[in-house]
Amino acid sequence: MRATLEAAAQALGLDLSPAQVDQLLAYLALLQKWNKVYNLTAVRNPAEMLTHHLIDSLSVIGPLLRHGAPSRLMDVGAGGGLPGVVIAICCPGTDVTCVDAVAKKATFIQQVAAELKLPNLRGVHSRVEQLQVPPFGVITSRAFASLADFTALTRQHLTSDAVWMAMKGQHPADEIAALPADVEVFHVEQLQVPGLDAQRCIIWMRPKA
Ligand SMILES: C[S@@+](CC[C@H](N)C(=O)[O-])C[C@H]1O[C@@H](n2cnc3c(N)ncnc32)[C@H](O)[C@@H]1O
Repeated sequence: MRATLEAAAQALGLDLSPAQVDQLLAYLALLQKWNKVYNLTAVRNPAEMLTHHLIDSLSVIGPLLRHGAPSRLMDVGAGGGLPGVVIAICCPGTDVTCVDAVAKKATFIQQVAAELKLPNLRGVHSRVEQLQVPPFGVITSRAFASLADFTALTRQHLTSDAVWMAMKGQHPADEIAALPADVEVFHVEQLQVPGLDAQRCIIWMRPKA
């Protein structure tokens, strides 16, 4: 597991410290341990969890750092913490709020924050559209909703210069076409996820002035 993760981080151009690799592996172990109780993910095979969840989420760190990691980031519909927990581990200067409508998932994130000693991570139980919190510089999602629903539900939580970052599989041309006129797609990045033979991309969006 460790060798695969380190090789993937290197292939993604990430300079992770041994402590960060430890935290990522400890997170994976917690995900496996609590999955049966909290029903966090349908993926049960440990090797698949590593590639399909952990390394898949790791692939957004480079793009996020190149954009400029914000001081506050929200991961909406975070579930078991993908990609929010991975971002909190890899970007210690960013406060990550993982929001989920299911209480046990938010509780799990709080547990991860405590066990991994991540002061920059928190789990919040709420429907995102009902949440009342200070705004965020970046809002991320993975397997959450269509681009139109994602942006509509979270727009109120953006700072004035903030952006949305949606993780998608193949290029979602139909979803982009269905976006309202006041949302601009300003960048689409194709991702190569080590160990995953599938299309992945990031859709960067911002409100149109
Ligand atoms: C398919 S899961 C994806 C979880 C995680 N991002 C991942 O990639 O494994 C979608 C999550 O969105 C949450 N969700 C759905 N609607 C929501 C809403 N309005 N506000 C907050 N969370 C919501 C669900 O509870 C669920 O955990």
